[in-house]
Amino acid sequence: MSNQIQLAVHGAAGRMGRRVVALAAEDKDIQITAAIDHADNGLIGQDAGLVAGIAALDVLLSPDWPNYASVMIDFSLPVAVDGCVAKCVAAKMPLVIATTGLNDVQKEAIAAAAKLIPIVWAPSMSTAVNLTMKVAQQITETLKHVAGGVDIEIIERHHRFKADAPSGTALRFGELIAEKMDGDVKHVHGREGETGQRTRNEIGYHAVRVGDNPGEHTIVFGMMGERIEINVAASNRDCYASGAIAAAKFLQGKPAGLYSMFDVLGLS
Ligand SMILES: NC(=O)C1=CN([C@@H]2O[C@H](COP(=O)(O)OP(=O)(O)OC[C@H]3O[C@@H](n4cnc5c(N)ncnc54)[C@H](OP(=O)(O)O)[C@@H]3O)[C@@H](O)[C@H]2O)C=CC1
Ligand SMILES: O=C(O)C1=N[C@H](C(=O)O)C[C@H](O)C1
Repeated sequence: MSNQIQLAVHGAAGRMGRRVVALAAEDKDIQITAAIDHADNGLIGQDAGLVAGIAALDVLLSPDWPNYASVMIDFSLPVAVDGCVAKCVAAKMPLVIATTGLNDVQKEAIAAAAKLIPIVWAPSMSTAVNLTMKVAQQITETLKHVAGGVDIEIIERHHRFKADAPSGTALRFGELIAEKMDGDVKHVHGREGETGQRTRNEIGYHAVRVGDNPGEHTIVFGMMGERIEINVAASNRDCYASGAIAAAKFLQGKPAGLYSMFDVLGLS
């Protein structure tokens, strides 16, 4: 029997699902065994490899769930995530969740599921983004007591098709930065009208939607007299797809638990 990881992809017809299929097909340690999307998707029944722009894989896009896979990678929609989590728990299948825009109830369900199966859950699978999150925390810790104070704002840019705002990554940047600030932090989403002066303990979020941008985040640390901006930008979607595949490999043999990309990348 093959030692290859048997990979199932949820949301396989989507922008990210296709890149996961294309990159996983090149990986000698992986065999793609299921490509799942919802029954109404117009590509159901087509070969997942051809849909991904590579050679046929003999794996058809299907709404049906496999009885077994070594791991599931999910890049779908919030509405589809609950079912995916439930199916993976029932099948005791390790799961990588990359979908963003989840609500608090869904996040709690993921935490509960992680008591039963190993799950990597992260709003960005990119190495560069996760490293930048650590850098942003370090800068915050260093600047929070600077004379005159520091104002922190997060600007994210994504393609016009993105369904959620601000990005899951921007929200995670904000959570991680807030952990390093003193006192209660107010999260402010955009500004309009008679806002009054900016208060010191807030983090601002700004979501830009333009063209085909595959994802870019700028964290601005504004002080009196000078400013730091850190920018992390994807050139294409493969940074996320390859990160998800690394997470899928990381989960092999892991006990139940909720893991992050910091764990996968050794940044914890
Ligand atoms: N963590 C990370 O690193 C990254 C996360 N993302 C996130 O991943 C998600 C997907 O992004 P993207 O690929 O661009 O989006 P797409 O809309 O291109 O892909 C989503 C896919 O899921 C399908 N889908 C819809 N409903 C269901 C369902 N009920 N069951 C199964 N599949 C379903 C969609 O089908 P249909 O088109 O017919 O609706 C589509 O094929 C988003 O939440 C995005 O924010 C994206 C990039 C990186
Ligand atoms: O929808 C996208 O494209 C992306 N979504 C993720 C997010 O919301 O943070 C990650 C990445 O920035 C691309």
